[in-house]
Amino acid sequence: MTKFTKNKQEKNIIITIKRLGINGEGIGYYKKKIIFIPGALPNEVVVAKIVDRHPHYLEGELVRIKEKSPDRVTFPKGVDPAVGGLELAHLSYPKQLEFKQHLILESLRKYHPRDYIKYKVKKTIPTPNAWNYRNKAQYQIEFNKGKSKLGLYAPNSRRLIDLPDMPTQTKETQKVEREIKKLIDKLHIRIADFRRHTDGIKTIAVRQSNATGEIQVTLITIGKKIKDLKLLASHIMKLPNVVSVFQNETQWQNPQVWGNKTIKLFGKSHITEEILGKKFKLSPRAFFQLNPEQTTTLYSEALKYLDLTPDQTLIDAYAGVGTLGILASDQVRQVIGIESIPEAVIDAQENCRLNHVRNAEYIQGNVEKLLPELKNQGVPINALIVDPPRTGLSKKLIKTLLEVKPETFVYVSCNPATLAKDLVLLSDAYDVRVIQPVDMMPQTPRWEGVTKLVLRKNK
Ligand SMILES: C[S@@+](CC[C@H](N)C(=O)[O-])C[C@H]1O[C@@H](n2cnc3c(N)ncnc32)[C@H](O)[C@@H]1O
Repeated sequence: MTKFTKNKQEKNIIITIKRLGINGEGIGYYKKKIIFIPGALPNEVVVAKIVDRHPHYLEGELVRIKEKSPDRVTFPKGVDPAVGGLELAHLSYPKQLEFKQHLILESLRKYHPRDYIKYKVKKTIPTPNAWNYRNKAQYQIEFNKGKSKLGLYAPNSRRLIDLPDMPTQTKETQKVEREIKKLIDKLHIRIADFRRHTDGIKTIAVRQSNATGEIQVTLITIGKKIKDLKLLASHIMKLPNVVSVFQNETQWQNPQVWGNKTIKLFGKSHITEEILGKKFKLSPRAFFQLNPEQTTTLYSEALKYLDLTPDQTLIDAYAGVGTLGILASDQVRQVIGIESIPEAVIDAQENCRLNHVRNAEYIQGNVEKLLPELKNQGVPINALIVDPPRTGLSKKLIKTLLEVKPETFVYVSCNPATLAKDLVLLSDAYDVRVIQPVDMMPQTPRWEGVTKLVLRKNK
């Protein structure tokens, strides 16, 4: 590694920004090395300082803009720009949409699946609500130097940024978060301390249904027995629209935010969301898109490209609470959903009943294991929708898919890099007809898109 020289020139370097990186940072070059500068935009000339050096790249910090891009907009006032979730908030919205179309084009260029040049990559569909769209807040709480703080960590750090206002979050979820913080302070409820690894509340999750306004609160704790937790929960229940309070228990060793054990302290077991005329009950740990208004568009695109026929068996893989399968159920003979989280599977089964869907069943387990089992049982897998987490599909699963070869196949992805990588293998048997990016998370570089794959005739 090059030695870090602290001369003045290295502290104040002038960089011309060439493009945006996958995390929304400006990218330029300094002494032939790539430098990433968060907050800088393409075609800007900026003064930056080097904050970290790596063998193949440098990390820079924006000091001042010398020549400003016409696409720059004012960053929301009163918010620390270091907070995660606002990485593109200084870029005009039309340019954010272009960036998201370029993200997938760049990933395809990098991994070059077969015939990728011919893929139809459509323009990103904008969201109707570019601000205050997130209906779930998941804030960390910390007690340090005699004061509690509630907010989000700066990316890749343990620095918690206190967030009285987060402009992408709905007003009501933020208000409930702040009210809970006040109650924790007032009742002297123990807050977990990552420095000493002590027990207490670590995270507060607040999710609101867009359809009914109901709010579900989950207190994620390190350890089970937290003094006066029930008292706190009883006070939270009095906040407007709160219909339930849960405790989710985890340990410091768990790298995930949520642990496996969730218990209800007060109120309803579920909140109910509504998408395209169907109702979905959600338990606290079940996944649901965070921008409900735009979810309708995402799912409509997925269903459109599925192009189902009444004789088909549709596999809804990575099913969550059964959204896509239930929405598609009246177009096919049968739906089989696969989901790993047991509570989400129970929700999906309940959602079938709630929507009078009788031709769908949801099974619990990993897609990698259950799909080959379904194949071996002779289940006709002729239509498939996959909606995996950011890690994409495993090689093992792709191998099974290439054996089963469902003729109708839609891939909903939240990561253009893993999508492009997976298409390298899938394009062995499939043509990629359309990739449709859908903006679910404005102001962030987070990507979502629907891909239609068509089995090649000779395969
Ligand atoms: C991106 S979410 C999609 C959920 C659902 N399709 C929706 O639109 O709401 C991915 C889901 O896959 C589940 N999951 C993750 N890994 C899995 C695996 N290996 N097998 C089955 N489900 C998995 C997660 O619990 C989560 O519910």
